[in-house]
Amino acid sequence: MAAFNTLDDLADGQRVLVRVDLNSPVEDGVVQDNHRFDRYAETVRELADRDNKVVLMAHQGRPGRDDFVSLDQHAEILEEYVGKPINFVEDIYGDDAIDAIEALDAGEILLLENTRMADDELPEKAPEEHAKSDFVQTLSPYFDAFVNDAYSAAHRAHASTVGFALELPAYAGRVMEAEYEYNTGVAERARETEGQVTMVLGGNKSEDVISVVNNLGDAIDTFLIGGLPGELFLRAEGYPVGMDVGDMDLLDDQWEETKDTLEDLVENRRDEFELPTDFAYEDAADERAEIALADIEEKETGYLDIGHDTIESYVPIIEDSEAVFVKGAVGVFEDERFADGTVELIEAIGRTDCFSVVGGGDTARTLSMYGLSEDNYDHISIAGGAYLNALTGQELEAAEVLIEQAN
Ligand SMILES: Nc1ncnc2c1ncn2[C@@H]1O[C@H](COP(=O)(O)OP(=O)(O)O)[C@@H](O)[C@H]1O
Ligand SMILES: O=C(OP(=O)(O)O)[C@H](O)COP(=O)(O)O
Repeated sequence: MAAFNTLDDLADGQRVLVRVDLNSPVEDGVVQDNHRFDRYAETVRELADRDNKVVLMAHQGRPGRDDFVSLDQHAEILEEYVGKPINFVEDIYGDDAIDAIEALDAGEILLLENTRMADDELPEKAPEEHAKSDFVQTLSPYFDAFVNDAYSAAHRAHASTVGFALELPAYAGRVMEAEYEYNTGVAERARETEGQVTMVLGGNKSEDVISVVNNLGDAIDTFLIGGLPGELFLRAEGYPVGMDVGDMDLLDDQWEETKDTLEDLVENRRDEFELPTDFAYEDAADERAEIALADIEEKETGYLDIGHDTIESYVPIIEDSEAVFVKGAVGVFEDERFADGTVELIEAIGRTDCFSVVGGGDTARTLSMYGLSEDNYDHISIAGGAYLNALTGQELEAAEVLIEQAN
């Protein structure tokens, strides 16, 4: 029994405002297809088939990052999965958006522009505060109901994720319903597991990794760390890695935000995690090359994957585990040259009979990209940070608002 109202409780033939999460990797300005489009398409298709006028909200990237782009490409990709036309308007709650909303007929679908282009969207605020914003107050009167399906953004207390549920009858979409119920039980499962429990942590958001290391220390025996967090943990140990070189702009800011915590972790809890002992990078011939951590005197290039020595030290730990959880790729798996770490660790998990969950909006894409069968894993989550919050027992603000509104 879901803790919140679901689409089973929603009447047909209404005008429904729907929050989905289509946040995707963007390479040279091109939005990359990923697991999220086909998963969220299920809710969109169901609502349209039930004669609703469906208006979608979603975000892409963060202001100032290269992946902060319009949703016009997202509309084209989503259309392929929904199997119905997705109209797109380059506006969020201005006159153009309102005109497009009012023009919708039953069964039609409209995608609004990237919510993070609205000033009201991004500040983390209480639902009651977001509910008063121009964004929420302007759009709400045009709708009969609000559906939040964006489980993978449920850890963000933004206007489009927590504000509308206070102004409209609120329901969970099919992704929210499934992921919330499944992931909320995972942390308990980890604690109940008698044998070795391992977690693979990577990606490019170190605050997520630190959160799970801080909150799951009692449930996870060993953290296998890669990706950008792997470099930053090593920087905290004093190695000459974990800083931006060239036109990179991902590491130094994260280092400033997290260095105190990282230095404390490596000093006081070093035995709980394994760190890379070698890295892969792009050499002068644009090929994959590897370098041992011990041989790095000064970082001269970006490290884009863990090296094979690290893989060979991580795989036996996975093979000895009774449960393995993954969040975040340990390398830039979107580039085949730097996918070895992520693919070989996930393959090792699939070969064992351990209880396994692969989480991470981008990471989950590894399976489809490299032909790994989802049948070899107990759950594939399209959420990253939200999945971590569920694992660590931290609030998913957007889900909590749906629960409060249902009771
Ligand atoms: N060493 C690395 N350098 C740069 N980016 C990396 C590195 N390792 C992993 N990544 C990137 O991290 C991204 C996933 O990060 P994140 O969003 O935190 O994970 P998820 O979305 O799976 O939760 C991938 O797109 C991958 O390219
Ligand atoms: O991709 C997302 O988070 P994730 O990378 O942790 O899965 C969500 O869409 C939230 O995006 P944000 O981390 O830019 O707020």
